[in-house]
Amino acid sequence: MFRSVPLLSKLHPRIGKQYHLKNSVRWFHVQSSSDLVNCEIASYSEPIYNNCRELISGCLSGFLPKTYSTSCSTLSHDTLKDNPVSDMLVDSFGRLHTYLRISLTERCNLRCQYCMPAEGVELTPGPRLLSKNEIVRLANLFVSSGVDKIRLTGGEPTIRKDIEEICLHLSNLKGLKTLAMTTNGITLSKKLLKLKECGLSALNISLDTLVPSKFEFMTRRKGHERVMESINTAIILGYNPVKVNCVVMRGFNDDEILDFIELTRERPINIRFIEFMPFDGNVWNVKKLVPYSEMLDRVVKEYPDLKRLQDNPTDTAKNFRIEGHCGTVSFITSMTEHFCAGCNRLRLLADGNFKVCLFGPSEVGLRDPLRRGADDHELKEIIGAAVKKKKASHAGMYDIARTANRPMIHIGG
Ligand SMILES: Nc1nc2c(ncn2[C@@H]2O[C@H](COP(=O)(O)OP(=O)(O)OP(=O)(O)O)[C@@H](O)[C@H]2O)c(=O)[nH]1
Ligand SMILES: C[S@@+](CC[C@H](N)C(=O)[O-])C[C@H]1O[C@@H](n2cnc3c(N)ncnc32)[C@H](O)[C@@H]1O
Ligand code: SF4
Ligand code: SF4
Repeated sequence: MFRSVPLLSKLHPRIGKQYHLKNSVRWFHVQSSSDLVNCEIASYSEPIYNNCRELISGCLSGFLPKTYSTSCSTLSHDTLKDNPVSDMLVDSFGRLHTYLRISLTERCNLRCQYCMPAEGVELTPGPRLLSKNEIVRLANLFVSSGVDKIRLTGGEPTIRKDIEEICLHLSNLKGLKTLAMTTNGITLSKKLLKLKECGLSALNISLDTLVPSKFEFMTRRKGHERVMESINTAIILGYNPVKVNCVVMRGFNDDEILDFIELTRERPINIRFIEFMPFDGNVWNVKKLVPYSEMLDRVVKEYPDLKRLQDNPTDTAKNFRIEGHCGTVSFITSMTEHFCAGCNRLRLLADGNFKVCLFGPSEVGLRDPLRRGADDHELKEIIGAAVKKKKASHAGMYDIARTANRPMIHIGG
């Protein structure tokens, strides 16, 4: 691994910056990890990508230290679209929003401390939540406009009674390539076979500790064994990788990072260590946040052959592999090294509000226009106007912690 502080600081002003290249790509940006500099290009075409390599080298010449490698990537060919991306999904920075996260419910069968207050959150009355048909109608509008990935989240998506029907309808939308779910895994193992048959194609399961008593403390409920069972069921049913989301909090589970990594030795698990993020009611404190750099140092000490993988430009995660391990290791660094330049995500909440950024407090309502009989054109106008107002990045962890947002359980991650 190469490390050179003076050279890194020379490069620093360009890290995370976004560059526009006229008529060629929408953007590229420079990211740095301790051993790799990535120039990420959002382009759907090979010739454009090849031209850009030269342009980018020109932009960066004199800034890249010799000991660092550069690598450029196009969006993979399987992301070539059936439905062209409509202007409604393009923001003022040229980012294409092809990934919709739908929160199916504000309710949950756990009470995780980092997600919600002990006393619970205010719940939207049932009639003001989106019905199955309304969800499908809105999802169809997004998919026909260019969205090709939908993630179901919550609250806990699996507690929704019509979850199977919702999956079936969404997976049949023409142009949708991935129907994913993020779940706490409490009731998943019983439902997963049916969900898979209904088109659920990718699965992220949340688990923050391998110690049952700590699980009970963090989630304020029992159920560790059931989550472990769900992870195993997902592997048996062929989900590959099964992504395991682990929010790392100092003094709670930061001593388990290496134990989690051991899960990847024999199993097709992608363990994702997530920096603790501030949301209303989760008593966020910077002292509880374990920064990416610290997690990485700890992992590298134990696994010196940890190798950075080529990330997709729109990934939330920085991805690594360890020689000989079947699974992989990732870090979601929202707080210390945000990935907003590659953001392709939009959010539909259970009450029908539409949110363009996880940390942006602004929302627009789609439910009421929908119920008033708005046609697709009118709904697209509302959505497009919100997307165009999306900011380049979040405001930084201290500002976020001070700004009123929703509790995480309402947003769904
Ligand atoms: N800052 C930020 N964090 C996000 C965003 N999307 C997801 N996350 C966080 O990433 C963590 C994992 O979220 P998941 O629900 O598994 O979604 P994902 O990371 O998009 O999953 P993949 O589609 O498998 O890459 C959670 O802590 C989310 O809050 C985003 O757009 N911005
Ligand atoms: C809000 S949950 C909803 C889906 C489902 N109930 C679950 O827990 O997987 C979505 C993801 O957000 C993560 N999350 C919740 N609160 C967080 C926080 N404060 N910081 C970082 N990630 C958080 C959870 O660990 C989970 O992986
Ligand atoms: S993180 Fe998921 S499981 Fe935990 S309380 Fe929030 S919604 Fe429920
Ligand atoms: S913080 Fe907002 S802009 Fe940044 S990646 Fe997340 S949703 Fe996108």
